[in-house]
Amino acid sequence: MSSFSSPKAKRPATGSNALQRQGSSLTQPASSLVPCPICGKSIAEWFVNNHLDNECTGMESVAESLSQQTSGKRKHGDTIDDFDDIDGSSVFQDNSDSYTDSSHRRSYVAPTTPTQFQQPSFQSRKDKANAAVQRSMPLAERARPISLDDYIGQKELVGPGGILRALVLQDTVPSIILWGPCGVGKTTLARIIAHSTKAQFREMGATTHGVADVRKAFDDAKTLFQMTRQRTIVFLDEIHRFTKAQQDIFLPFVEKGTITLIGATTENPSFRVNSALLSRCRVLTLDKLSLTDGMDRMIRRAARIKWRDILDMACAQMTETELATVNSTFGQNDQTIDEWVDAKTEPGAIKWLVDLSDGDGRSAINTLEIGIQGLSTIILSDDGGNDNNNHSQSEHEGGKQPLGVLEKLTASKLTGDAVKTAFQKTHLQYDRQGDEHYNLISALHKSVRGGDGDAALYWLGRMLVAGEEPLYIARRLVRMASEDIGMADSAALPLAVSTYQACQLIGMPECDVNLAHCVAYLAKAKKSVDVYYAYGQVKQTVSEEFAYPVPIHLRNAPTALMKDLGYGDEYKYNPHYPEGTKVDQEYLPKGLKKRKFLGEAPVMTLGKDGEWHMP
Ligand SMILES: Nc1ncnc2c1ncn2[C@@H]1O[C@H](COP(=O)(O)OP(=O)(O)OP(=O)(O)O)[C@@H](O)[C@H]1O
Repeated sequence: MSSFSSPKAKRPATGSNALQRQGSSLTQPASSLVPCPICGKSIAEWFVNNHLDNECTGMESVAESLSQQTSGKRKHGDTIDDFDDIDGSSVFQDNSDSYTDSSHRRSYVAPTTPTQFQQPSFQSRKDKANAAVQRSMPLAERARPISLDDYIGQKELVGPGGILRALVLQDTVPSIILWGPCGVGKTTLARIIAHSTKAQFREMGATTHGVADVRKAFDDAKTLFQMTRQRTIVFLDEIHRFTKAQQDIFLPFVEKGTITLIGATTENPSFRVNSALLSRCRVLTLDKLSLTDGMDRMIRRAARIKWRDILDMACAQMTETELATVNSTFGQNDQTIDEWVDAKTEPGAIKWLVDLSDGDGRSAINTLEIGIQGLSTIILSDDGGNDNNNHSQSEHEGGKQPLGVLEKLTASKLTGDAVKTAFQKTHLQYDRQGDEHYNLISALHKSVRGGDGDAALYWLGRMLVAGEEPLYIARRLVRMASEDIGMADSAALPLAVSTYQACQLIGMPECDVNLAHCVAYLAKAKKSVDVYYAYGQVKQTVSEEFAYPVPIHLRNAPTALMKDLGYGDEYKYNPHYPEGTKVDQEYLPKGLKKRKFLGEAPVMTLGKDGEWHMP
């Protein structure tokens, strides 16, 4: 049983608290300024911890802090984090409890988890500031596990007997490419490796670092290796964003073992990673997370951090009497707090978070954060919670008297409905280059082909609201008009072309209705893939069969010589014949005589064996 103590007392980050030692994701450039959460002065971000450590004294001015940064002076007691490289890719060796990543990210200090709730006035400015800094970090970052024990999923890689687990434990991780969808733990895994390795670890990303930065990191690694035989692990996020030619620069370093490369990508490496590099790395595939992987556990861990924040902040607003109630309720017992915190997130909320996140851990935690954030606004507001109709807020008798912060806190719970609302706010994130872009246009095309106008309009709306380029959609509609509707309704093509022009003419938002008009028309129109199929057959014939000469009677005869050679001689001009197009004449070359392309599109039939068969 632990006793409640002042937030001033920093507990060692061990055991269950290990989850709180997370890496920050702050990616501000070296010289960016942030307001001090205590005194409000503008301070270089890299210096804010130092500033807070000194109770907002010393290094008063921005200019001073920046000049100290650039002169690189170190004082006794400064941490490596305070002196990150100016180029934004600090090197760190992680052999301490506080975790630091690159790009001028601060070391993460465990959140205050008070074992005795106190009036704010008893907290030091530094503790308050630390708590504020931590709260400002995204919850997903704070909840990022730092050990394989808290890492969920990917059992065949990191579970007992998993190949990567063994390599991590032996500190012999080879160059690898981690391939998997967003938010399944690629970066997290790389950082766990960073924690366990004796090698130096550098974290870089293709969106924040150019090839020159990476090249410099590799050269540094080479020098370090030559001087100390210490290896460097370079984590390169979104490696697919470097072109294959740019990826060439990694080759000699990976080959000689100067660096161990850990690349992360959401794209199929066979297409997006240089094959020479690919052959020197092992590709490890990470799957979407699921309930059976323990997503509920991951969500609960994150929820605990967030609810404890709110408890902290609520305590800071409480009266002495309320605080006494809190302390007596929790009986100075961390386990009781955890139980209380866990009960604040209903099982229904967790179920929805798992379902809606579609296996993306970051998305689940972001939605959770927004959901709890919504409740905290009500709990911590001064209006007593009477001005809003939040379902989780208990109605105070008479509805007039303001609720106390403790009452509001007690009444609040994250419900499934609150999760759904939070999800609405986050789910329209859209990566124009990524999978979702192709998934949505594919869903639109398939809905049109299937004649489901409602679904087609829905997918159109999803794309437009997410900011999709209207001409991209219009181009696809022009294609659909011939591919799927074809000669069943030839008015579809001019409509689609006009829609494209309308989009060019008036742009968004006005052209949304033009697109909707065309989508609805195409969905409802009769369908024929005859032309599409026939032309596919033609392309195949042209590429696979002999390039037969044009029959003499079909040839053009613009010169006397050609006429003498008989070009066009036996050609029958159809309008001169009563049979018109039925006149007996061959139009295909001899080798393809009577070949049929049109009217041949097959329709599959369901056989007795339950399988679909081509006729
Ligand atoms: N396997 C996991 N175990 C525990 N937490 C996870 C896991 N995967 C993701 N998370 C949570 O989701 C957050 C995002 O994960 P992470 O950054 O590792 O994903 P990623 O695969 O690198 O995503 P992206 O491709 O978008 O960069 C983490 O900070 C962590 O809180």
